[in-house]
Amino acid sequence: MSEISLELKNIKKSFQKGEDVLESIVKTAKKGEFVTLLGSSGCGKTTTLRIIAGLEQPDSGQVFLDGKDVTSLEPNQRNVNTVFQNYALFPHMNVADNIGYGLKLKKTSKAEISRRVKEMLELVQLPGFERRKPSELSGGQRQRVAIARALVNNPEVLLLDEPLGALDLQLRRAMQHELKRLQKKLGITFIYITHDQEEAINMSDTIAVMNHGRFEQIGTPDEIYNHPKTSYVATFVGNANILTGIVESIAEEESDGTSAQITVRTDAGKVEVSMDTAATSDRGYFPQKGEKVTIAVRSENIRFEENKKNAQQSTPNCTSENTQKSVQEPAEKNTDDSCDGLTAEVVEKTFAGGQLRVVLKTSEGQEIVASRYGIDTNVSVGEKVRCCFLPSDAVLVDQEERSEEVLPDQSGPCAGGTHA
Ligand SMILES: Nc1ncnc2c1ncn2[C@@H]1O[C@H](COP(=O)(O)OP(=O)(O)OP(=O)(O)O)[C@@H](O)[C@H]1O
Repeated sequence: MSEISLELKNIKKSFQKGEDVLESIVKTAKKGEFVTLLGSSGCGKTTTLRIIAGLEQPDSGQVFLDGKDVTSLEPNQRNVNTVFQNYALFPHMNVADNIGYGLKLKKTSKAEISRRVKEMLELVQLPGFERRKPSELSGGQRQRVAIARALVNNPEVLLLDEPLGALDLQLRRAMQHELKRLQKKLGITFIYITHDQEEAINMSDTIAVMNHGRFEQIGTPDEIYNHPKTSYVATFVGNANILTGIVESIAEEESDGTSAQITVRTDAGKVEVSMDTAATSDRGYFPQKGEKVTIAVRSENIRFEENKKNAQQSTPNCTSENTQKSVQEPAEKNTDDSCDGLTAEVVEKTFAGGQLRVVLKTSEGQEIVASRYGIDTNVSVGEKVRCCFLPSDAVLVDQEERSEEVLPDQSGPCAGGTHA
């Protein structure tokens, strides 16, 4: 039996001539892997799922399930099931009949259907709900029934198209845990669609970030969040600030040559970025002196001096308002000696979701967002401040037009890859 549960080989799809909805996507999923397709509306997530389910035919390429080419098979001949956002339960049937429907089609005996339905209701924590109609259930309960119905046939792969999208935030969080628990217990491969980056990070073994019909980056939640390869990934997952500048100098940082510190001059000042040389050479891209580069820095990693007086007291760490991280890591480089920082004006302060969001603008109009826990900070709207970040908190990302995925080693922890 194959260790790979699902394989998409060079899948292409267009609905209108000349407009590729999917551009030759390549992806494998290992047995029991939780893979999330994450991307903005219209990037091709549902089309990918429908092609796996057999509800849509690709223009070219192949779908393999458990090592078998199923591209030309009908949906009911593939060992996959789908859970949709809108539950899609039969309203006239009770819970037991809804769950047992697939088994009935397969002419399974009544006793066996009854046993499996009971087992599934235990699994989704709804024992005793057999006789209820869908209209007598809450949203979360309906979705659990839909999941039970999809799992009753023991599919090789379960496809989930924004299954929690219709639920309120609290229920959504609870169901995320529940789904993850189920997936671990059953060891079934999940291909999960969401727009929600937090959901993707919380639940997935592997996240495939989609953009315009292709996988822009595939990796673990940590790789996607902390090491985005493109500015699209950096902004879509974690709302990073994107800065551009010219490489002024490159200095080797570690004696074993694993990282290099580059100094980048932006319109608003000079900054330092620590570059993982192994990762950049993997991608066949190493910036040269004088080259234009793009940097991503998360808002929580932007620090700023609140005023001149504080600034003098705060050296060498280039901030008086240390984030938690800067307090824990005061010795890390990016002192005032190595970094001019960026000069910017505070244009907005808002409080939402337990965090203060400070929007700054450089004289060239570049927006920089800094976030903090707490409801206020000493900077005022209209004040000029200097922003800094640790070199290790900045990531060099490809310009979007340059982004090209390298197909990772298929035996690695995040097997799969993409080619644009
Ligand atoms: N049957 C169809 N006919 C024509 N165009 C289609 C069809 N199905 C999808 N598309 C187009 O293909 C593109 C990708 O659609 P898809 O539903 O896969 O996106 P998505 O990433 O799932 O979006 P969302 O998150 O909004 O559901 C969109 O531009 C959509 O309009």
